Amino acid sequence: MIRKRARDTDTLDLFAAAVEQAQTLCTADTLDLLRHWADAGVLRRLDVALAAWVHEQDPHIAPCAVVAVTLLAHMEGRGYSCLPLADLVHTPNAVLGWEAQELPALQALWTQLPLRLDDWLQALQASALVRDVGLQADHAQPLVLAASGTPQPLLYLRRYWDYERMVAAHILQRSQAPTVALDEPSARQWLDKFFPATPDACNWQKVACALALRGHFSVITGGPGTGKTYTAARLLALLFATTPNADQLRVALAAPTGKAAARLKQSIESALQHLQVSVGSALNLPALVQRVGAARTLHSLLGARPGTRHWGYHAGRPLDVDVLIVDEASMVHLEMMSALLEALPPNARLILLGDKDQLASVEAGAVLGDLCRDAAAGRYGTATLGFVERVAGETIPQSFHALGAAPALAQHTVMLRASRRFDGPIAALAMAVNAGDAADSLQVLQDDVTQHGERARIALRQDGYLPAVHALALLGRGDAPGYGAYVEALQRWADVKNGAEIEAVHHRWVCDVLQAFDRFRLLCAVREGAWGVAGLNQSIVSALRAQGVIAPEGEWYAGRPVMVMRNDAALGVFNGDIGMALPSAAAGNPLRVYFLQGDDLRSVSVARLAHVETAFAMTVHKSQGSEFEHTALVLSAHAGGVLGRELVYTGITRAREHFTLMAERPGLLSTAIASPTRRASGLLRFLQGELHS
Ligand SMILES: Nc1ncnc2c1ncn2[C@@H]1O[C@H](COP(=O)(O)OP(=O)(O)OP(=O)(O)O)[C@@H](O)[C@H]1O
Repeated sequence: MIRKRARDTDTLDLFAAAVEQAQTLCTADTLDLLRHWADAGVLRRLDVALAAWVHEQDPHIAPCAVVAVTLLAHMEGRGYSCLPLADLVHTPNAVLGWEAQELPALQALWTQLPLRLDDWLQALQASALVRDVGLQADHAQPLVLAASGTPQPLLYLRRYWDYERMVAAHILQRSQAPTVALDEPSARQWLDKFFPATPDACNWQKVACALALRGHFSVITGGPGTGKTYTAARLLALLFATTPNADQLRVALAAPTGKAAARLKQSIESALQHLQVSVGSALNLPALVQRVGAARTLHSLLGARPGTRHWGYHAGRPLDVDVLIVDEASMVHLEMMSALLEALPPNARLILLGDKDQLASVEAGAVLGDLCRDAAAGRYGTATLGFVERVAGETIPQSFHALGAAPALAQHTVMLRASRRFDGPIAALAMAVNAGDAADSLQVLQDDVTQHGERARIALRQDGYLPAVHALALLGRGDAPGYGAYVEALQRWADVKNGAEIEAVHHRWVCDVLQAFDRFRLLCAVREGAWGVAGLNQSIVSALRAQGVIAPEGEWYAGRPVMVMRNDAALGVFNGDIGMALPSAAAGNPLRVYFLQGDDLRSVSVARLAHVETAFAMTVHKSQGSEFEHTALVLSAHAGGVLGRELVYTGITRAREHFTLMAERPGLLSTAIASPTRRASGLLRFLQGELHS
């Protein structure tokens, strides 16, 4: 979102002038007013450009329709797939979430617009650019009005309407399709072998595998360490054991980022290796490992064509897979999910893994969150309960049974509830944040400090003292590392260079620097400002330069950590990959950027990497799919609507051993926890049959 955070007096004047001009509002005045708002940074220029185009195409369009279109584009930029018109008309700022100084101008505009929702609907319906789905035929109108006869009508940009109805249609088709023929006694035998009996009331991992065996669509959600990958590996082994002609099975693994995809493949392969020990020769798991394709980003799997909205694979040229596992599905946006579902052959199985409570992608849509809205409640129907009992030998507790009709999607969704890896105060804090309980979250933070002092695993500092953030990054706190180990490893270069066998030790040294760097990370809510990514990167570079650790002269210097911002299949680097510029072992030691892939190193010449950013600090968004021994989450006081519960939860769950929260002022954490992100979308209403095409 392009939006000025700190408003100056000039800008306020600009607002006042614009509002005055709007006394007798016609569409041209409205557009002028919206342009002023774009000048002030409240709207994107793109938002107003769309409104101007709409006015050009339909000079008679009413002012309120122009406002609705502008704000639709604006909210699309903030992740909405559609605009909830009733909420906008009655409580505009509950939708927009603008800052206090922007409200008088908004209120002034609202006094000039119709009070009644019906008048807004009529204004939209009167334009030939808008298709009211219930009333008009489809002539590829650029705007779509859905559910206008209900209390909650939705306005869409045509593109998002298409994506959303496509995603819903595919998911409904997959979740309502007849179940796959399954040799139930054999499935039961294998499930019992892979999941030995536990004292738990219900083994959700086993339930997830059983349900996934009988359908073409499965969602497995759960917090960090709940065993999503562990379960997916067993599911693959089960499919291998129970599918006829399993030696022909084509399995693909994918994730939104290269790093997450590589991690998925590594975890699945290691889980299958462990499993081989318990199944012995009964199943040829190495043959299964061979059938698992390379870990791919979704972009690469679908054959994204850079600079276009076209994909190499689609309904006319489907993917060549029988089973596709997608990890970190919370990061898959609406357009990508639509492309994925279009490209997947109807008989292929799709298994989505992800944490429903994590931040959604920057782009519009929160597909996993929408699909998992009921995941905690279960809502399993009689047929599912009976199947699980027969095939998994598990009894799903009554509190997870459907009360009325069992929703089709719920029968394909399982939430894993017990974490195996994530415990102690970090898990307690994540749970309190997720539950929206600010008082409990602060108590958890306080308790750990009271009990363990310096050695606390979690800590909070909210006095706005920026040097404390810098000190934390350079020195760490107690047992929680900062970038100290990275600095030490980097400084060993002199020994490596001057040693007798540079070739032999260089590889180890590069791995050491990368691994040391990966122990700690500063995560920010925003990019701009001293408490954002840009400011913190700059101050850490300055501090390290002052200490003589790095010597930046131009863009590149030894020790510069970078994040790749764009996929480049030719170079084999993907959006979100983290690398480090270091001297190579070749003559003259030219700088190369090294990437750690498992225990292997890949390197690219610095000259070839165009789209990168320094990565001492990164946004929480970009950190998804990664974990660090110590994660510090930095909350800027100028993060506005970005500061939400999911952001804090995602930041906390990136921490393996230690977590520190640094806030620019007290109260930011509580405000964020109290603000769950609500992205308007019609996906659930499509799935529930409330919206039609
Ligand atoms: N049923 C189980 N029995 C024993 N160990 C388990 C079980 N389930 C998971 N684990 C172990 O717990 C750890 C976390 O599991 P896994 O990595 O599958 O979780 P995840 O939900 O995929 O985590 P993430 O959110 O990081 O992707 C792994 O070491 C895994 O081997």
